[in-house]
Amino acid sequence: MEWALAELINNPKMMKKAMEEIDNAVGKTRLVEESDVANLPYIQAIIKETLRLHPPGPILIREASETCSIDDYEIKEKTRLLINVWAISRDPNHWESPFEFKPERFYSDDKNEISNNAKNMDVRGQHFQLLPFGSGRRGCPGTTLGLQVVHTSLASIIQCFDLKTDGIVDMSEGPGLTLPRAHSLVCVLKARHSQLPL
Ligand code: HEM
Repeated sequence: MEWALAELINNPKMMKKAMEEIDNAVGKTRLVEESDVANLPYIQAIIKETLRLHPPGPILIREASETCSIDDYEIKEKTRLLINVWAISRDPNHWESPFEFKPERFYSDDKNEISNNAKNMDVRGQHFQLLPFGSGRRGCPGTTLGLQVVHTSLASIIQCFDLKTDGIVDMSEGPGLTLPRAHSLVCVLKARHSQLPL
């Protein structure tokens, strides 16, 4: 959530687009609800792009159940394997401008557009270049709950507040297994609407 807000503060056009989407889909007289998320494709794209660049589980751990070979590597049974999700989701072989925050790679204004590119990619472990919830039998069992909470929370904050900071937000990563920010996001929140039933 913190990474998503920081990215949006540094990209005001995207923040504006997200606000407009919420204002159009939800209006200005009630709070966004879980059931609105299906009508907020740009918010969904922002979350996907945030999970791509800032996966809270950047390293997955597995043990080889049998000896196998991948490319030129022979992996012996019981070898402990560390899968670098962070690096995979920034791999230039799979992503255009991999270091840029671009929710548009997952979003199309044209609802009828059918393509096999990132717009149709999900985060549930079927597309191996994007694995924020892992994959397979040990993949995250809380994916649906996690996504519902982050979409609704992010949309609520954007709906209710203008976020301002002193200059550009520093996007450095800190040490830690869950990819924390080096510096907590500090910003000023200004209410956008006064009549919302809170
Ligand atoms: C945005 C929110 C979340 C993210 C990004 C996330 C990410 C992950 C990742 C990457 C893994 C390792 C998967 C693998 O090794 O393949 C994992 C495992 C797990 N997650 Fe989540 N998670 C989230 C929310 C949740 C929630 C809400 C719950 C529970 C209510 C949950 C419960 C678990 C459990 C129990 C495991 C261990 C599964 C196992 O080892 O079999 N997670 N999560």
